[in-house]
Amino acid sequence: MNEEQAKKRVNELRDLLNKANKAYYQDAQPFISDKEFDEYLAELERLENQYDLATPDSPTQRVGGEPSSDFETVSHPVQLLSLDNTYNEDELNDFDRRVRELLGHENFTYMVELKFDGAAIRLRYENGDLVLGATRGDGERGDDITRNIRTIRDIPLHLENEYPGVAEIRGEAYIERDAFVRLNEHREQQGLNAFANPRNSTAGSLKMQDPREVARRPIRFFSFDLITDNEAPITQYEKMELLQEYGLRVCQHYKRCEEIAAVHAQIDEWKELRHDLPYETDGVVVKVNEDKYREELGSTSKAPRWAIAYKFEAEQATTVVKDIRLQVGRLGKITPVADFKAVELAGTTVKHASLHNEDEIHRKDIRPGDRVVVEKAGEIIPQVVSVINPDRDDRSVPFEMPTHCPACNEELVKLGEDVDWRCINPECPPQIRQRIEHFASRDALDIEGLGEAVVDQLVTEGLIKTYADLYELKKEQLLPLERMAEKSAQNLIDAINSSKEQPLHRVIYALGIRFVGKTVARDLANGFQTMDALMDADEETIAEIDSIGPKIAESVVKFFDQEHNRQMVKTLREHGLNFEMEEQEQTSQKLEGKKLVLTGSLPSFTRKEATELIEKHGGKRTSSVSGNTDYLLKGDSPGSKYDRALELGIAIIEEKDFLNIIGEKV
Ligand SMILES: NC(=O)c1ccc[n+]([C@@H]2O[C@H](COP(=O)([O-])OP(=O)(O)OC[C@H]3O[C@@H](n4cnc5c(N)ncnc54)[C@H](O)[C@@H]3O)[C@@H](O)[C@H]2O)c1
Ligand SMILES: [Zn+2]
Repeated sequence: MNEEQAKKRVNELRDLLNKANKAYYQDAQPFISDKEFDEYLAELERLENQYDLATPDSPTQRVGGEPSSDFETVSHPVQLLSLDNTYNEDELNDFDRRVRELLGHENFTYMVELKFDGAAIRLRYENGDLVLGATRGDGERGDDITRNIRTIRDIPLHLENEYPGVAEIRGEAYIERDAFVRLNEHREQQGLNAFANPRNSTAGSLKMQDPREVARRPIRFFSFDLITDNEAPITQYEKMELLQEYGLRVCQHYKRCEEIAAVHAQIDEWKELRHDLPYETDGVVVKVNEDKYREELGSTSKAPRWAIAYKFEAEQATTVVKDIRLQVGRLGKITPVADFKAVELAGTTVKHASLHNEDEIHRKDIRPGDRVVVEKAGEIIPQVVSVINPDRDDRSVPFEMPTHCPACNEELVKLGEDVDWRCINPECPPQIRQRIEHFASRDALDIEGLGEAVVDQLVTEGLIKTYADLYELKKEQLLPLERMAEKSAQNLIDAINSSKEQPLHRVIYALGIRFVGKTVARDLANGFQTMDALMDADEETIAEIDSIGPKIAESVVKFFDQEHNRQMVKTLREHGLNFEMEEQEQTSQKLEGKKLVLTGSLPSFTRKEATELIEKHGGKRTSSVSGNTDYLLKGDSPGSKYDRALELGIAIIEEKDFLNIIGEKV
């Protein structure tokens, strides 16, 4: 590359990166993946250095983002910087070497913290009172979002203990994965657009104009930096302790490391463990621990020289949309799905993603043939983030929603304010199949051997039309089916028969009533005690049950109003399914309010059975060990959760202790 070409490329890259910054920070609508962004940025930096082309306004020199016009702008007395980052271990060693060379000794230590994937926030406390909450913006000026910040429960309005006169605190606002999924479900039920990922939902929530709305969003906050008018130089470690003393929430997963080898070990551990955390992390941050050495090392215009972010494999990728097809749900909801050229995304191969609904496709203007950014929202669900280069000329035509069901050709309808199209034909084959699959699923009647393939054959062969027909099946009818031998046929018949023993709440759940999930089904069973009482209840009575709103009540009544549903329920009764609450469903209070974490395999229970036992006695099973954990239930070959529990002094129990506590036998 000659100088001329380098200049051209530098301009191209700057233009692209500036656009990407705007899309990412202002519009929360990135059009390239983080990894690609970081690669382009690294390329730009290389060229600028090699050809001496750096300018102060280059994206390599500036913190991305800008204050918005919707809020008052505040200046930050001490800049909020970005972090240099790397995806690679050698570069981490380079960082370590640089620090040692610049300081000229090795008397420093490192702090390793998780890198939370949310929004950077600055807080200011004067005489212990919260006086300001602001976004990072361009690092020098951000948005004053104090009113919104005050609604976040992890952020105290007053500091505790012996706080300094002025305290500047930095941290990350974020939304937990579960809460994110619920938030999106809630939005979808209300017909609003789903957020692409927890980070976007946090950034979006913080910029809402009505603080009451913000208060309803499950925003959490971790503090990780403290600047005070107190001169004494301290360490990051001490800062974390002080923050907690002042009443701020600090993530407990921080670790002091004497040398870079220990940092690598931490990284290896978090690469795996982070998936068990309730929130998203995109890496770890490695910081020189001591303030006095930080001062010596200083910063560039963009990032401190005393810290680096080690980023984990990006959870985004790009691929090409091959086709957009319609999927018919169990309740007739039509979901457009994009089929991709297979792409690796955070450890799995992704071939398709839900596009949610017609509006969503038009908003993102996704068309077959487009190259798109995909990512995993909440590390679970693949999603199309956006189309790359939407202005190119050779695109296919915009997506047009078909008017008829792809499976049964019934005309699609929209109910009320619903954003989704539906097929309301009760005989629509995919709906029939899915209702039966749902009926037999693990959390419903748990009929082993009745998976997708078998149900498909049973329906195609005309052996069953509804789940109630299952109980009429004879072994002889099963034998001709594919991969069905004498033994498997008998097993299936036995499994269908023993499903009659399942408790009432599972039967209610199995019916497949809209909005009636596992928890609601349990509440309905507890509230009404019998199927008959539930069937005869009106909306008002149903809505009297705590936790059940008018929407669910309406849906239950509607279900039992329909003749074909009543008929099915009648058949189920004739076959002897449980229509009354059983004694043993009553829960004990022995684990009331207790949080248990499981590790390793238990001698007599599967994880699912153990979870059910815990819940039956009023406890809750959580996935990761924290200060709030009451018991760690330890089985054979326990994982790292065991070490963590030891470290935190959590009570560790084995299966026999557990059974003692709840007063049950194997
Ligand atoms: N896809 C795109 O188009 C696009 C565009 C712009 C930026 N980006 C992504 O964003 C990155 C740059 O964003 P950035 O400047 O906000 O940097 P960053 O998010 O990579 O790192 C800096 C931020 O990390 C946060 N952080 C989280 N945990 C922390 C901890 N324990 N200690 C200290 N800080 C912690 C801080 O809020 C800080 O502002 C890029 O590297 C890129 O991956 C992507
Ligand atoms: Zn249909």
